[in-house]
Amino acid sequence: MNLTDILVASDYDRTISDEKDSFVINNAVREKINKFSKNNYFVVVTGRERRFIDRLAYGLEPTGWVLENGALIMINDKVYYNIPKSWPKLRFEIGKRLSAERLNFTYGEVIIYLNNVSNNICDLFSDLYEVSVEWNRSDVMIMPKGVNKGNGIKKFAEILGFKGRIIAVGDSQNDVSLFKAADFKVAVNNALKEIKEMADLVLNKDDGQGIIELLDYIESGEIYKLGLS
Ligand SMILES: O=C(O)COP(=O)(O)O
Repeated sequence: MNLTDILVASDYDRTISDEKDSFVINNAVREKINKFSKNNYFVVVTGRERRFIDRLAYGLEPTGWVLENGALIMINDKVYYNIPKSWPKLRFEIGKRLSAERLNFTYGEVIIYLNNVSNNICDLFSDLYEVSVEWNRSDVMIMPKGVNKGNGIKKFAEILGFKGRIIAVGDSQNDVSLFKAADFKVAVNNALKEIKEMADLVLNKDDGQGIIELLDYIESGEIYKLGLS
């Protein structure tokens, strides 16, 4: 078995990190990922912005990051933007519309993020065809159309020149595109029902303990018995 033929693409919130720890990575999970990443490809693929890395994932050293739900790719501190040219103007227009509705939102470098959204805000942008709205439980990310975690990990693999198999692991709606781009789909035990139904493998454990379980399966070769071909 050659582990460099495998790339693990992992979601962050409720996959690597646990809500009970306010999403700060646990030491054992950090150590496991760092050790794995020394000889293998491990990519964190998250809706989060760059500014959260030091706060929540301090000391985590994966092969690289796909941030802002696919819009920003980071390998060895080099950053690649995965966005169309039209986006800055469009983003300004979206911000104006959200402010007019008195909705609270934050700007990332690329995305617009809203926490705890209770209504369907898609109607606000129905005339803007180049916009996509992605959910993560009750949070919303407004993105350029076609930019998502799946597209982000494909670009990452292209930059790396990686041609092997992608194992995706996640828990919620914005991981669907990541699953679609993967050769093998893994759900942590705390994943939403629809994500577990899509998965090739549902882990026995939750959050970061699930990641440790998955990396153990890969390192021992058991992942092949569990369905990876
Ligand atoms: O919603 C976020 O802030 C990020 O979440 P994710 O790591 O689950 O994509």
